[in-house]
Amino acid sequence: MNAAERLGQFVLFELGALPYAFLTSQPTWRTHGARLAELTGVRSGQRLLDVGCGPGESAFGMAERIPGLRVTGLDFSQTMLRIAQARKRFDPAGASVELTQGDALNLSFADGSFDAVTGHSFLYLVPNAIRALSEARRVMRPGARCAFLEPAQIPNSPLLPASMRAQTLRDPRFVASMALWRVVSRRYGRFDVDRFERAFAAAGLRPIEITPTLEGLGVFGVAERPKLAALDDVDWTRWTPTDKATLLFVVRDGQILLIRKKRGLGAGKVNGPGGRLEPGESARACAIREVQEELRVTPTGVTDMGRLRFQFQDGYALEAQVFRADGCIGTATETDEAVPLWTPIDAIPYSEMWADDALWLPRMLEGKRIDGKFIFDGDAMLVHALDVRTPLA
Ligand SMILES: Nc1[nH]c(=O)nc2c1ncn2[C@H]1C[C@H](O)[C@@H](COP(=O)(O)OP(=O)(O)OP(=O)(O)O)O1
Repeated sequence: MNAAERLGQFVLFELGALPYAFLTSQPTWRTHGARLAELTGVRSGQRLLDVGCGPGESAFGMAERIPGLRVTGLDFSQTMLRIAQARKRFDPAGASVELTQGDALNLSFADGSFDAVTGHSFLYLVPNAIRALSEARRVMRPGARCAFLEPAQIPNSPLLPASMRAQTLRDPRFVASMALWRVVSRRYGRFDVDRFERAFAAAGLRPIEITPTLEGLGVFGVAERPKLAALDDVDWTRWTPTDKATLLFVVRDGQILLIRKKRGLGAGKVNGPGGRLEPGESARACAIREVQEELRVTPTGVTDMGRLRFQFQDGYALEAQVFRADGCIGTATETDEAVPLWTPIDAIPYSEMWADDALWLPRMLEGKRIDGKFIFDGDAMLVHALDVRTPLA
């Protein structure tokens, strides 16, 4: 961005924030915000990110239309956010809206952390709409939808259609907001079906519907983050797990110490003892602690055997570090979390375990180091890749 563009942005988003807030604080703007949320199919209890939320009217409209929706409004401009913060205190839907400053081209949220993304009059103002959409795609869980309302490209039209001009006395704020939209978008660019389709495709989103609104002055664009189908659909280089966990298998005298898990992820299944890391804890310390907590024994001769990366279709991501121990002190005992199952190595009940275990557990028991990537939809394993190595002596 050069100096003139920076000045333009400052005038538009900082100096212009107050008049913009005045013009957009009106029922039509709010209703369109609510409509955007509806178009994503998001439900109560789910998380929606509203990018470029400005003074917040659309975000408040969404929270009002879908009670229980958890809305995060993000904007680059401090002035816009200050206005939104002040309005949040008085707006009945304000309590469900969290406001945060940030760059929509470089979101600080984790992959797959939202059930929907929206933007009201947003894409046409950002310097790189494809980048903004790619970031939106990244923070959406697979299968989630995004919806945007942008000024429409309409050739050879007057500033406002006659029917809209006729509303000036009844609803001057709405008509003024539309006039401003048209003037600013003439400079910054507008959207039509073609531009939406190209931008969605370039960002890896699948167009769902692109429909006109506001008497042709506006256009809604709705797209979906495709569900994961191949390992390459996940960017493993940037992949960050929601949780880190461990699994530990004590192997002694031809037997392996398994558990029937009583609660947590995979409850009811047979697995190795394990669980999530506590803050600041190493994987090894966690692995030992989990065996102590779940079975009341302390593993000995613990060796790191590799890692497993699980990406779930709903956005959850788990990294599990796998350990093997050559013995344990104490007698394995049932607890609230697990039932101990000393099992002969040649009778491991794979049909009662996570589907991936049959792939890597035999290799680990052969003494190989494992590195696996898996995509799951609930309990179903969709795709996998397993790298197996003989450890250095
Ligand atoms: N596909 C999979 N294959 C597998 O073998 N183990 C898996 C697995 N997906 C998850 N796990 C295991 C790894 C880890 O030990 C455990 C994590 O589950 P949870 O988050 O429910 O943790 P827990 O409830 O057991 O422990 P806490 O963190 O103490 O509450 O589930």
